[in-house]
Amino acid sequence: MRGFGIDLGTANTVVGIPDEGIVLNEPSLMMVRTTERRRALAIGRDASDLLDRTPPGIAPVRPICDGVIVDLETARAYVTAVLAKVAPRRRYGMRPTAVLAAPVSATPLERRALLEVGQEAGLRKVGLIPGPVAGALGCGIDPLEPRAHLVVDIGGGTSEVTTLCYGGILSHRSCRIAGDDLTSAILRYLRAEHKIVVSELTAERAKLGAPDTADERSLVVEGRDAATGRARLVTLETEEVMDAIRPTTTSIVQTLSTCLDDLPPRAISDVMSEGILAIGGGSMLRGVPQLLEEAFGLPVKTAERPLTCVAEGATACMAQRDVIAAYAA
Ligand SMILES: Nc1ncnc2c1ncn2[C@@H]1O[C@H](COP(=O)(O)OP(=O)(O)OP(=O)(O)O)[C@@H](O)[C@H]1O
Repeated sequence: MRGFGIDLGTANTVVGIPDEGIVLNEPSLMMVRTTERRRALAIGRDASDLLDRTPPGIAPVRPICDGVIVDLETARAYVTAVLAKVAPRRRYGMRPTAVLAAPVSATPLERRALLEVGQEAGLRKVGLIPGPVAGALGCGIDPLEPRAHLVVDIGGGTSEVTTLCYGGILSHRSCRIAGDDLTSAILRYLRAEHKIVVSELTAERAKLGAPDTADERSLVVEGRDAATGRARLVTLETEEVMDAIRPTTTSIVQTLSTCLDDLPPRAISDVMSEGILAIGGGSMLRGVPQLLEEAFGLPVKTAERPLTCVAEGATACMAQRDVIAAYAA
């Protein structure tokens, strides 16, 4: 089948192809010349390798903000470059189709922007599916069955909780605080407590390193002394990282847990027996599943592949048009 399942995320872009699986999973980042912002010089990992190393006249652009497109021209250039990277024309024909995941909270205008950008980037037909529905499908859940499933998605720019059942959405909450805000919290902490200025990549590495350091208990980060500007190393305890991000994770989880207020009793009993499905990169952070369990009072299962299950589900939808028809806005 000629087509793609695409998760255009704030932090990562993931693309799947039926029968081939995930063919691209890279940062949603593009390098452009400041004089010609409509053409991508580099995207994804190639662009990320250039971060904090760009010569004058070249700048990084994040084409997706809080899960949605903010500038049509930049996004069109980005999606065109993504498709060129994954889809040599001789293999997928001139105009392949695609299913794109969109946040449940996207407005009609934001959804239309996604459709337009996809079509202008060369896709023949574009279908949209709510991200949590795609994520559930990617984890083997049938979103059409008459049984409620609660999905929490903590991404880079947005956190969402959605209860889906029988082709519809029973309840939903979202907030524009997510994984990237946790990285910012670490940046602020290092500056305030250790008087050191580090790059976003370094703060992100400290965040990602936290789960693996149960044995080591500390990690070393490099940066610039806030007062002298000289290069300096700081030893950061894992617990410090957790303390720095705790207020943000707590606020995300508390906002999401209010979603239970809207659920009818039978849906609650479905969710109690099944547990919550946690997806998105933020769900992999140490302590987050426990925080979710405490706030919701329900068991939590983290997806096997939290970063790619949405694109996997969007790809699976290519062969399940009834799911797209049921969840189309
Ligand atoms: N192992 C990990 N532990 C903790 N956080 C992680 C891990 N891997 C990725 N992340 C974080 O998850 C976030 C990205 O998650 P994801 O790819 O699901 O988001 P996205 O789909 O791009 O964003 P959004 O859904 O908001 O548009 C980033 O903030 C990243 O730092």
